[in-house]
Amino acid sequence: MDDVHVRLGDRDVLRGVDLVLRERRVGVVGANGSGKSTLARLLNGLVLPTTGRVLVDGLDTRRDGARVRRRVGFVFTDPDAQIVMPTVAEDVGYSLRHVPVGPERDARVRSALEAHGLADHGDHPAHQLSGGQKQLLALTSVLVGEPRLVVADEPTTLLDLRNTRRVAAELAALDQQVVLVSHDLDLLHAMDRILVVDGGRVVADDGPAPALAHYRRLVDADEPDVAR
Ligand SMILES: Nc1ncnc2c1ncn2[C@@H]1O[C@H](COP(=O)(O)OP(=O)(O)OP(=O)(O)O)[C@@H](O)[C@H]1O
Repeated sequence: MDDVHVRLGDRDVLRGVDLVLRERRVGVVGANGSGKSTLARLLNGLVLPTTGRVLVDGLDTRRDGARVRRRVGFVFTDPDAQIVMPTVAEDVGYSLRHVPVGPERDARVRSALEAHGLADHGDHPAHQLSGGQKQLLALTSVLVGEPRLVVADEPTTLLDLRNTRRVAAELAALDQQVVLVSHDLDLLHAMDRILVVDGGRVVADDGPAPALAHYRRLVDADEPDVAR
């Protein structure tokens, strides 16, 4: 990201972000409304910079949006926002729509469902899954497309502890680079690098321990009377 500013409506949502992200695991943390989702969405061109530019593997998100989106898988907080097909298997298959219908595509769908604990749910209506299963389906549908980079925006927020652990383990096991927006400090501790976003700026960029200490100090400074 080169000197990226994002203005949405009459708000300056990001105000001068300069980043080169090379680490395999990058976490993003910050207060509600600080600009984390916007930063994440820049990475697959869902949001375009008002000024500045964003390059993914050298591709400009403004000029090469379609190619960028093929490389960057995006997992939303709310899986209902990205489940598009009636059944679980059809939804995963939709991500492989460039592969001709036939045994190869069926096999890839089947093995993806097996790998993510959804093998018994292939024919189930996707919207009847539990919240955790839906999130696993959303993740499966992203991963089956074999993206180079996975961006996940608070993917465990709606999940119970067991499913949080499952999704966390799935993300941790990926070969791909992962950019994870989260409020879950346990998840963030496992990252290689953490960006702390505040008021549209990256105010700390460090390993988990110092970056999360910075984040805590920010919160404490905002609420001096709250017990620590
Ligand atoms: N389309 C839009 N038009 C105007 N303002 C917007 C728009 N989208 C986001 N914003 C504002 O930009 C700011 C940053 O939003 P963003 O979703 O990036 O925050 P966030 O850090 O991800 O918050 P949260 O933790 O609550 O998800 C917020 O104040 C939000 O209201």
